[in-house]
Amino acid sequence: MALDHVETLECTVCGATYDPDQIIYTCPEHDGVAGILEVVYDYDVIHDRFDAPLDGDIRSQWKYQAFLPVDTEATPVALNEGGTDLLDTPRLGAELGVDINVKNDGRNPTGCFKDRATSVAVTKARHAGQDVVTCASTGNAAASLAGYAARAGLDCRIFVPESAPEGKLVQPRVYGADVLAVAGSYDEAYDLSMDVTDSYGWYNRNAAINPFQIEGKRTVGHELAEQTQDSIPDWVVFSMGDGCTIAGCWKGLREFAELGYVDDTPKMLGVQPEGASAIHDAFHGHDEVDDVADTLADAVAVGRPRNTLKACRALAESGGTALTVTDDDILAAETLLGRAEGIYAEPAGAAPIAGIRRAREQGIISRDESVVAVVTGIGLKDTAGAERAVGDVIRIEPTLDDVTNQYGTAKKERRGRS
Ligand SMILES: Cc1ncc(COP(=O)(O)O)c(C=O)c1O
Ligand SMILES: N[C@@H](CCOP(=O)(O)O)C(=O)O
Repeated sequence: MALDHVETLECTVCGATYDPDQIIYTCPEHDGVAGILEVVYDYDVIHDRFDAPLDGDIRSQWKYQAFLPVDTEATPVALNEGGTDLLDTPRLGAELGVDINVKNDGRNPTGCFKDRATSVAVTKARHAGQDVVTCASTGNAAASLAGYAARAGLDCRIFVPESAPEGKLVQPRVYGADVLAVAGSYDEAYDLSMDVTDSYGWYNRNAAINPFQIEGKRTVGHELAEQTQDSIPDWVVFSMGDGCTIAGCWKGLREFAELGYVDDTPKMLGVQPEGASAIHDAFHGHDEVDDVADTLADAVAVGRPRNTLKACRALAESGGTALTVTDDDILAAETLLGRAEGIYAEPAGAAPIAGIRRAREQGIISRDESVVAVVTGIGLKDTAGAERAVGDVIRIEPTLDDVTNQYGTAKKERRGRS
């Protein structure tokens, strides 16, 4: 087995390096958050090994296995993650006043972008001979880990705030995981999962500390570069919680440009709810930071993001920026995406659309620029949230009269085709 394309794991703070062929989370020279490790590759090896045509035919993220930090001969633990559509969305564009495409990552196997990372995590865990995998989650990472653990035959024990949407608490149980519903926030569940990892040694998927997670997430950048190579968009837009996702995408986009596979890179726009805006605040140099998250976009309800450094670097290096939106903006974006294009996103998945509207209003994105919004999660896990935006069903008796009351008298002659 070969891991010869991975040079080292490098501390993002002090530059200390570590053997990539071991289970290590953050740099022990630092205290948790700050010492996140970065996977450093030997791109000569990767370039020689990567022989897939960049022809837009992307069946799954494992098209880019040469770029992933797994043994080259490893059989991935996979459910067909990645390879998601980049959709033309003209009605949405007309509404927002900009040329927009949507990368629909809610189509991943468990309904969320997280599967890109989890597939790599569980592949690593299985190769390391781990029997138990764990993570803290607002719900999506939990469901994702549970699904891939089931696929690999591993035990899965996950920590989720008890306030998570019902669908996110049910889905991992269907996959056979133990769901430990924590009486506290995601941030508290996260701290607990870290204590548990220290005590029990269970393999921790948390992207905040597991250096390999961002590597799976970066395949969305590879895919976007491949799907837009003739016309790289001006902007790529993500919602941000811990910040790993936008940082991963940027890493993928940047390395494809550096390898000469594409000519340019887009600017990254990171969107956060007003009630959970720590990365936005750090990026804009705000001193006062509220570390208690309060937003209906539960997947990004993060008070103390763990990947602020990498996310801010992605924003800065790409020439992009961060902005905030209200919960009402997010709900409006969720229904807009649904009714304009038939895409049902959860609030965190719809937040980029709200962000694009705001960016247009503020002149950050101009009418002649092109934008890709990445919808990171499907809406079906949180119907209660969406219900706030769509109102009630139209209740009727099973009679034609009630339909007539609603739509007026039927005009029979208009039914047939001439
Ligand atoms: C649907 C969805 N969108 C966006 C995010 C934000 O990703 P990150 O925390 O890596 O910034 C998450 C989870 O974190 C999520 O579940
Ligand atoms: N909101 C996320 C948080 C954890 O995900 P990660 O990929 O950053 O570890 C969730 O879905 O749980």
